Amino acid sequence: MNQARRGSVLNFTKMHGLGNDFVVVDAISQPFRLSTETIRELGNRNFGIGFDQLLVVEPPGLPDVDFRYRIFNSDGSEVEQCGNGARCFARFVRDQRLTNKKIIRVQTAKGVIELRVGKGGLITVDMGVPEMNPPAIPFAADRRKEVYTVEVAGQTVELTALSMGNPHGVLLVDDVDTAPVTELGPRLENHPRFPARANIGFLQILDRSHIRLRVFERGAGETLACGSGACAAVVAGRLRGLLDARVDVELRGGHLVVEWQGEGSPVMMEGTATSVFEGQVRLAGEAQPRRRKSPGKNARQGDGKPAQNRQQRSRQTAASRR
Ligand SMILES: N[C@H](CCC[C@H](N)C(=O)O)C(=O)O
Repeated sequence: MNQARRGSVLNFTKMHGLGNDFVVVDAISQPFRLSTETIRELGNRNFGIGFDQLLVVEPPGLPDVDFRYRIFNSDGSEVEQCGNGARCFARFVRDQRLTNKKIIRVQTAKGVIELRVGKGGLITVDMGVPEMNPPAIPFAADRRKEVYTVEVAGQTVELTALSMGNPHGVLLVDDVDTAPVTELGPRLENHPRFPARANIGFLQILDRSHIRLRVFERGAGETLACGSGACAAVVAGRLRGLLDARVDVELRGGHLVVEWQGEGSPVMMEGTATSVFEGQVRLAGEAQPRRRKSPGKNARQGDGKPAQNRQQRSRQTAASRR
């Protein structure tokens, strides 16, 4: 990847999948290399642009693959999989005329996934085959079980652990609205039995083909939706014999349809992808003007330091920002 000169301007597109929001960067036609610290700054909803994840589009690194895409949580950690991000990725590369294909193969840190652009803005993602063997999740356990008991916050909880390319723990709850997401989410995200941390799903089963779900995401906190979390929840429900193959998943930001035929099969996820606005951000390190201009010209962070990044949003649609 080319090194973006400090103080240079980065073009980006703000997108979301059911309110799980992303900054998407084309690193094919512009130089891009950001430090973890700069990614964190850009992800900050007060001092930066704000996002749950940053998605970076790169040229393919493998034959018979169209693109490579890298995924960074707002805490700066790079991860293997992002379901909502994959749909936004497919919309982005077509909107930006980087491809006109309707079936797009993309390499992630997890492997290669296939995206299909359908009618009415619906995009289907083959999220790959879920992995339940503890070492591959990774999850500390002496053998594979459908339900593990985990000691956390002075209590014993039951969860299903699996990988969708990224690690997930899924708990059954009676009602997502009263689920202990803020109490248990961060503690389980960082639990020692998840050595790479984990995304924690709180699953309410309405019937065999309808569920409600909230997800406390690794490296981002609770999001309005988590695509890989929706897939993990359906797999967990199926492993427990509680769900049919095709499930409507109601998340706080909207609905996904997830289908899994069972062990050894890939999980298919279908949903929308929304583009909100395009913008430019001037990366840290630009020469700050010496004399004070009007406040808008030389925004200052709360600690009195010159703002690290100034952004000029070139166009904002009517969609309200979360
Ligand atoms: N927080 C996740 C990455 C983003 C996943 C989520 N946004 C999705 O739609 O799958 C992780 O650290 O594995």
